Amino acid sequence: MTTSIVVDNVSKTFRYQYNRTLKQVLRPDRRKRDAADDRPAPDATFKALDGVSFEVKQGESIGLMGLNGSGKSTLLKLVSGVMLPDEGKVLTRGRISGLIATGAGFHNELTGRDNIYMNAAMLGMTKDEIDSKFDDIAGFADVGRQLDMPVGNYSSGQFARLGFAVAVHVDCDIFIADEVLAVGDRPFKRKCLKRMKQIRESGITMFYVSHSAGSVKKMCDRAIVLDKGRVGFDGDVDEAIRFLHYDGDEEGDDDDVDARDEALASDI
Ligand SMILES: Nc1ncnc2c1ncn2[C@@H]1O[C@H](COP(=O)(O)OP(=O)(O)OP(=O)(O)O)[C@@H](O)[C@H]1O
Repeated sequence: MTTSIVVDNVSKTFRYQYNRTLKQVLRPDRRKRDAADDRPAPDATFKALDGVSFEVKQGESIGLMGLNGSGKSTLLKLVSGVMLPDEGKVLTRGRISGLIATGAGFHNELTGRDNIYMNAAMLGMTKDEIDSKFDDIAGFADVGRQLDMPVGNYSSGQFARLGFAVAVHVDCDIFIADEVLAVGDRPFKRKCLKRMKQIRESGITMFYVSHSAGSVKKMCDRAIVLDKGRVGFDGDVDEAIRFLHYDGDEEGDDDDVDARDEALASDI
């Protein structure tokens, strides 16, 4: 089987960023006291990804999981090419589409209609291709009369609808989706999951970030769990969920969320 994605010993380092207070700037004698506080030095760095390696075959559907801040979005940015690794290499085969961050690449002062054209062109679609798919894209987004209003006035859900609608209409070899289910309402989530299932069944490689055990189970045949920037687990989805303790045996409150999650996933 053809290899679709190679991530080879990849690391990404970021700088801790915080603003000094006016007092700290104006009163150098406070430096000693600053040193005693537990914030890192202004020039300190940390590895958001640390020696991450894995390969994905064409047509595999990977669930990327991990606690908040474990490096999932950073890894997707590297795979999609919007960010470069500091060490190691990322190789991908074919055209990439998907949603990395809600509304990424949208221009607030342009209308939804104009942003569809612009975003689709950025993802590699020609003007003719966009013309022929425009009604399907607008129909999928289903933002009503807001389509001709500037997207700066959109709600976060409407933003996500527009971005996802464009992304799923691009012919691609790799589809990546980061938290697509986080902001949409339930009918839209169901529509997204259905569409992602079609994408998966058509042999496109899928890379899907989610905290939702139910949808990863439904959608993916393998899961990679990031743990503080390293690969903590790579393999069977059920085992990944157990590794993360997302199997509902921790807190009573989680049971409701898991049940809703399972119900949504079983709808598709
Ligand atoms: N541009 C940046 N500059 C500095 N730190 C960053 C930057 N981007 C991400 N980080 C940090 O890198 C770490 C990993 O972030 P990332 O967004 O990849 O996590 P995540 O696993 O996607 O988290 P979540 O589940 O909360 O979305 C976090 O500590 C985050 O604060």
